[in-house]
Amino acid sequence: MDRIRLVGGTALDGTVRIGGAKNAALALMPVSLLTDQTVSLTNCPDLADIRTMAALLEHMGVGVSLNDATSSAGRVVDLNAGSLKDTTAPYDLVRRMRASILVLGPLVARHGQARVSLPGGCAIGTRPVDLHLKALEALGAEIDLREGYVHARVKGRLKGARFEFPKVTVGGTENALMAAVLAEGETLLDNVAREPEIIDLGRCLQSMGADIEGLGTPTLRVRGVASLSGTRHAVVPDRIETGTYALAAAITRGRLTLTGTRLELVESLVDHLRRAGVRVNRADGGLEVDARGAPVVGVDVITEPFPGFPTDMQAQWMALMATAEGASMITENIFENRFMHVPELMRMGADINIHGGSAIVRGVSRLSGAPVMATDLRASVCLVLAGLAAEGETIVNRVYHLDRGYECLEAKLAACGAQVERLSDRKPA
Ligand SMILES: CC(=O)N[C@H]1[C@@H](OP(=O)(O)OP(=O)(O)OC[C@H]2O[C@@H](n3ccc(=O)[nH]c3=O)[C@H](O)[C@@H]2O)O[C@H](CO)[C@@H](O)[C@@H]1O
Ligand SMILES: C=C(OP(=O)(O)O)C(=O)O
Repeated sequence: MDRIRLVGGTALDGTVRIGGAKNAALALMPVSLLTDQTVSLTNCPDLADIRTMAALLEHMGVGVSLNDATSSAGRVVDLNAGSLKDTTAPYDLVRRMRASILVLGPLVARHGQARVSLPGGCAIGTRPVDLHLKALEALGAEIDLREGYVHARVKGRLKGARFEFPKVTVGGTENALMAAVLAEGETLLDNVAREPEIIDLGRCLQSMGADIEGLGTPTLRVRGVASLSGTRHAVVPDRIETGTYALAAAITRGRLTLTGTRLELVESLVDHLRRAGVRVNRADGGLEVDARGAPVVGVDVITEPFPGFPTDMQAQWMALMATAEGASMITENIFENRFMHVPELMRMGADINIHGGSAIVRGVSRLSGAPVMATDLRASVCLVLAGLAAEGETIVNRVYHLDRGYECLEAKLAACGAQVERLSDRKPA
């Protein structure tokens, strides 16, 4: 298994190009199941999760072509579900990636049936999908759970309905929206997620002919249409990748220009960074993060649905706070088990105490390098950030987590001065 080796202590300086958002692309790829015409996604990131979604769709008979990122449109993925042969998402693919559940809504909306393996829990929490299923039931789908699978079916078309999510859910909103666009009549979805990835999904659906109002607000009004056309759509920039590199600049007390992204996508993080003493400004085609010469001070964080501070940035923020002046409290509100990085940060010399859903972090003057590993994507990248700032050598194990969400991580960091390399155990062919 590959590992990442870092020697910390270099202030990063340079430019990082931010890619398309993993979490947007994972919702946009299943959109192809809603039409028999081609859906082309530009600015698509080249990540393990994208290849897993491609494999899942191919298993169903969707034609998928992943084109290399040679054009100005970045990597382009063409998807065509004109000759679907299977409406099953098997356990072997779903267990590799929870976002596989996002095929459920489109399958039942256009094909009247779906059999999708239940994703189960994961390292960060139990992560039920009950609200995905309740929303689809409200639209008239008959749902049955058997042998670890969700069996969904509808006679004729789904029917527009009103559904209020008792809790904000990103995936639940995406599934309900993709189902509602082909339902008969009007659907009102209340208390929906407002993440940029939802807006991106909505815009893509609109470009295919869907009638959606309220994107970016807590209520979506959808008037169902009989069919949708193909489209060409650019995936929104990855706000979590943006935030992660912003924190790479901050934790090394360096300076990075982030291109291909937008400050609006990371406003809550930018607000926290500025309060911590880091300068963040708009730059041509992105933003500039400058922490040179500034003492970084402790700032509390509470994770919340967008536009609040993202749970997917919590671990990275903790790495920064571990090196800040003073104490800070980090409260995780979205997932019940998202502090798995804490013991590893402590092995690197961080001073952290957990009290229920909050962690008190007292900054230390210097972390020290160590062999570490994490059980999920953002926890892993938080250890990379810690390693960039630590004295001496850090080896981050289980790099496959990083490959789910960060394209060319070590190359992007190395180009800005980081001492980082991938150690591969694979023997050359
Ligand atoms: C592929 C993708 O886009 N993943 C993101 C998505 O995950 P995902 O869509 O799985 O996250 P949700 O927004 O659905 O989860 C939010 C909370 O709602 C709970 N819940 C969710 C659905 C449900 O049916 N019942 C229920 O109780 C979850 O357990 C969690 O506590 O949003 C999360 C929250 O911003 C991010 O951390 C993930 O990176
Ligand atoms: C939690 C994440 O992804 P997923 O929902 O696919 O597990 C993430 O991107 O941080």
